[in-house]
Amino acid sequence: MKPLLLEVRQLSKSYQRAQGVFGHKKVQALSHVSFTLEAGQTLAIVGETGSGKSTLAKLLIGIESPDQGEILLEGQAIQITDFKDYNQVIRYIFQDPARSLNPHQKIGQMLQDVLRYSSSLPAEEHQAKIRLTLRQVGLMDEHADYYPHMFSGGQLQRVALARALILDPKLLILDEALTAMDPSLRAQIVNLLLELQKQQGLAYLLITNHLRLVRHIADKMLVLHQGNALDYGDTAAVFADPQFDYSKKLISSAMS
Ligand SMILES: Nc1ncnc2c1ncn2[C@@H]1O[C@H](COP(=O)(O)OP(=O)(O)OP(=O)(O)O)[C@@H](O)[C@H]1O
Repeated sequence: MKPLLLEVRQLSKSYQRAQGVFGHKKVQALSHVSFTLEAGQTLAIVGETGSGKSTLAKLLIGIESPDQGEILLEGQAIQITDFKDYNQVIRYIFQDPARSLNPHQKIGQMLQDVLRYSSSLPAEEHQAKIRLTLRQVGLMDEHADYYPHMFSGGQLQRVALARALILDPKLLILDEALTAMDPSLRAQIVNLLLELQKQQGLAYLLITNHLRLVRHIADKMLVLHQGNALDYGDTAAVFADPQFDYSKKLISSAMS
């Protein structure tokens, strides 16, 4: 049997927050959180501010390490030191992708840097891969010669997707990436994501507090509250019959 794409087992993370002049207070950002994600599926992690969503994303992309628990990618436990290796499998899309682009660098150059740093593709194949990736996200070959300021907001979202997809990842983490967009742009990007998922079997981990979007695109969902996993399961089942009061309130206030 093929191993699960992603398996998170009993992940915990705490921080020390300064309190007073010399004191510290322990903040439990995540407590024993477990879930799985299959190839080609979408899992939404939902919760309000402070629920631990960003902490979870940081652990998954290796910029923080857990106090306890394990992250398995295709059946293998991953360590923070493997970051460069699994960078090719898990890619992360920021909330505001435009701000993470260098204004003085052409998009083609930026994409080539990603290939140079993180892939084993021979240099002579880089340009063809850049063109292919731009087309996959609905951009054109000539956009490789554009600087970030020459793109519209919607095109910049596509550039961010191109940067993630050029390494042929299996999993994209979308951390509030769709939340701030206006509804018509969001619809365009969601359609593109669904199309890419169908064509390439990509999996998405959607970190969001946008429940209508979750109901539209997520196969499974997990409700986080103060670092604890509450309802977890098929999206339709959780929406129809949430087991925890917190999830009930979250769902009914978002959908009313
Ligand atoms: N570096 C840190 N130092 C101290 N406390 C932290 C740190 N990072 C997060 N926390 C705390 O951990 C808890 C979870 O934070 P986290 O950012 O993961 O929540 P979130 O659900 O992503 O919220 P938001 O939507 O605002 O980003 C919060 O109480 C937060 O204050």
